[in-house]
Parts: sequence; structure tokens; C-alpha cells
Amino acid sequence: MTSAIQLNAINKRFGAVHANKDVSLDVERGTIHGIVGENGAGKSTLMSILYGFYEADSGEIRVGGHPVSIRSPADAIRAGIGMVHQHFMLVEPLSVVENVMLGAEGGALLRKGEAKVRAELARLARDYGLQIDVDATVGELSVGLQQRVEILKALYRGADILILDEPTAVLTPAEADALFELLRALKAQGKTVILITHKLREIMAATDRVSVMRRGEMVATLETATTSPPELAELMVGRRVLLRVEKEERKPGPPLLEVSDLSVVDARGVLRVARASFTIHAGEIVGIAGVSGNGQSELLEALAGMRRPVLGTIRFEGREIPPGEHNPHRMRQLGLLHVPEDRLRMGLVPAFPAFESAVLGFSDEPQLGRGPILDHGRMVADLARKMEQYDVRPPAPRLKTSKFSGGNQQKIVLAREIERKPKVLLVGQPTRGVDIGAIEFIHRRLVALRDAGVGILLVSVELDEIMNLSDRILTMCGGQITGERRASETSEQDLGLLMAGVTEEAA
Ligand SMILES: Nc1ncnc2c1ncn2[C@@H]1O[C@H](COP(=O)(O)OP(=O)(O)OP(=O)(O)O)[C@@H](O)[C@H]1O
Repeated sequence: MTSAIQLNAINKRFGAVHANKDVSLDVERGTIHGIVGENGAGKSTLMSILYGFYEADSGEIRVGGHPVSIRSPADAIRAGIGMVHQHFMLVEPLSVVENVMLGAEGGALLRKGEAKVRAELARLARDYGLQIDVDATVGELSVGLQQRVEILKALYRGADILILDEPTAVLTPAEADALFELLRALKAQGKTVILITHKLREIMAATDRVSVMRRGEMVATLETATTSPPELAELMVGRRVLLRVEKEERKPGPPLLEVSDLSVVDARGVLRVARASFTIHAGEIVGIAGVSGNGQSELLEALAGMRRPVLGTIRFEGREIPPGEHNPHRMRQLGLLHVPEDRLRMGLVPAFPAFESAVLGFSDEPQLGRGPILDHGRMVADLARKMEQYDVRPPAPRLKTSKFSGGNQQKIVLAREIERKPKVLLVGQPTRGVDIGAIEFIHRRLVALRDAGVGILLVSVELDEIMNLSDRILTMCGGQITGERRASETSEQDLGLLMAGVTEEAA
């Protein structure tokens, strides 16, 4: 086999954390190579070393068989390595062609090469079947197309090896399908792709080989065709993992949250939720299935008191919430807690130490100290307990929030909301970016809350998750609730039709 990339005995430490321990990896040219591992296993660190964001403490990188020194992304690009980031590095007001040129040519030469750049982009777009308007303004493109621009940018700079770190976390299922089609086209042209993902079905569907990391070490590299999701899960976590949630049928209790005719508009005045009516009872999980962007986020935010509805009523434990009480603080006091979908924008403050992020919204609670002075010792001890329970790594309450890996940040937000003993819990995308062992834990925790009588509203773009966890499922399309099903009596196809807006009458 011809190697595109060889990493030999890479080591990297961050203080006490040994993020990469003697890691070796061999990626064959012209293949799609998956990397999986628990949150904090060291995947992003390894890729950051390969792309020159971090320098390894020791170890060797070979590209095409030759040792190279990669000290910056510029070195990586020169060596033919491109990276597609989870948070895109594009300049939104500029066009596609301007974004591609930016940084690729010297400032003053920017205009000079435009015709050449256009011709080259047209060729790349043709070769890989990339349909993209090079004059479009990047900020106006969908997330899926912006990701395409990132890929185009890397190819334009001569990338033979593309690194994608959780590329589908931000995509709709249709956009994800289109991405995998593109990756296959790249492979057919001899490009090499390194794909980090937590979704084992993507590994099974798209990769040739898969490497597993656990606690900073590389524990296995397997041919995808000869492995299976349970085997990968066990290698990642070091024990068997239940890929399905076990839960018993339960009879729901009295209604807790009754929503009628709720309509919500966004900041631009566009109607995002149109006359939604439903009830959540004690001891049941109600899932909302829908392609993202169909009003689910706005619905959650309105119920959490973060958006004022323009129409409709919300009753909590039989009492109508008057407009004056419709705010996040009051809703939390009543026992309605919320795990927001976008943890970095709404759930945490990256620059705060974790123990401060872990009390956001609850800092007036008496156990955290008296009066305006918060008791740091108690906050730290409280978070240390939760970190142990939720297996947050590293279990360091004083570490800055931004220094935790994505999945571990998610666990901190979940622990904060779930452990406050809610009556009703609103959860958006609870397992986005979270590894398989943590998904099992979070699902069990949600089912345990249900069994203890909590009413749960679950919004997720993962249909498996909705079908696995929910007792009842509502579908949303274009801001409307288009159907309701018992989870035991529906299928993906059935839900797919309702999610696409095919209503009962039409079906
Ligand atoms: N800049 C940093 N400073 C301190 N610690 C860091 C830094 N970057 C990463 N770490 C630590 O290194 C370890 C590996 O993190 P890394 O982001 O590589 O994990 P990952 O496998 O990509 O996880 P996830 O799947 O959650 O994204 C973690 O314990 C993390 O907290």
C-alpha cells in the first residue's frame, strides 16, 4: 500500500493531560479513513498536530513516505493537507471566489489572478460534481454549501489529503448524504480523506478503514468491511455498550405542560411556529421529529421563556403562565428546565472556569452561598461530584470551559439542568457531538427521569434517538405540527412523510 500519511509515535501533553500517547497512524492514499473515539480521546488534538495548529512534543510525520516538519497550517498546506473545520473559517460578506483567493495569494495580487482562479474553480467544480455559484455571497449560503466552499478552498490550495472533523454535526440528513457523495467522488480521483465522527453508521457507510482512539492512545485500526458498530463501540469505550435504550412502557401521569395555539415569530418577524398545540404529561417523553430549521428551536425557546409567543397559551401544572411571568428565570423557578441546542452560544461561557459555567442561570440558589457572594468552594465541590457522575474528562472544575472537548462541554450543560430535579425538561439535541458511551448514559438518565415522573420534550434531528427514547412523537414541518404517533406504532418512513409535510389527509 502507498501511504498518504504516517504518524509515528506522536506525543502531546497539555499540562497534566496526556492527550496523545505514542500515537501511530497509517493512512493509505486514495481511501477514506475514519477516526472514532470517546470525547476527549485525543482525535482533534492529533489532527491539529497534523495540520500544524499544535506542535507535537515528540514523534514524526511522514507525507507520501517522506518525513516533514509541520509547524503551521501553511506548512500543512504546502505538504498537500487541507482541513475542513467544524466552525467554518469563511468571511461571510465576501463571495465564494473571494474567499477562495483570500490567503491563497498575496494581498496586492488578489485581483490579478481572479480570471485564473475562476477557471480553476470551474474545473474543480466539474471534476467533483460540486454545484456552487462562485459569485454567491458566502453568508447567504446554507451551512451545507458553506462547507462545500471550505472543501473547494482546500482543493484549490492543492490539498491531496482532506481532514474533516465531525463534518455532519451541523448538517441536515440530506446535506450529509450530499457530503458523502462528494467524499466518494474525491476518493475516486485519488484524494485521501480522514473523517472524524461519532456516528458509527457514517463510518460503516463511508470509510474503507477505521482507527479507534481511547484515552489518548490508538487502540486499533480495522478494515471497515470486517467490523461492526458493536465491536467499534466496545473498542472505544473498553466495555460493551447498549446501542438501544431499554425502557419499559409506562402509563403517563397528569398533564404538566399544556400548549395551545402557540405561534412564535423570529427576530425578523417571520412566523416560525404556527398554532402548535400539544400536552406533555408527567412521566412521558415526547419527541419532536423534524428536519432542522422547521420551528423546533423556536418552539423550545418559547417554552423556556426566551421568546415571547405572539399567540396562544402555555399552562404549567394547570395554571396559565401570564405574560409577566414568561421569562427564563420564572420558568426555571416553576421547574421547567432547558438544555439548549447550541451549547456554546447559549449554554456555556467559554472563557469562564467550568464551575461558573455550571451554575449559569442558577446563581441565586441558596446552596451556592449567601447574598451576592457565591461560595466558590461549594461550586467547585458540586461540579466535582457531577463530573464524576457524568464521567467528564478531565474531572477538573477549575479548568476553563473552552479547554474541555466538545462532548465534555455538553455533559457539563446536561448535568447542570438534569440534576436540578426538573418537573418538565426541554432538551434540544442532547447528544450532539457526544460519544457512544456518553449517549448510552444520557439516554438512560433521561429514561430514569421519565420513570421518576418528569415530563420531557425532546428535540433531535437524529431520528434514531427520537424513535428510541420517545413514548409519543410529534412531527414538525414549516412551523406546524404535522402529525402525532405512538413510538411503538410508527416507522422511519412514516415519520419521514410527516416531516416532509405530507399530512394525514393527504397520505
Ligand atoms: N488547548 C488545550 N488546553 C488544555 N487541554 C486541552 C486543550 N485541547 C485539548 N485538551 C485536552 O486534551 C484531551 C483531548 O482532547 P481532544 O479535543 O483531542 O479530544 P477529542 O477526541 O477530539 O474529543 P471530542 O470527541 O469531544 O471532540 C482532552 O482531555 C482535552 O480536555
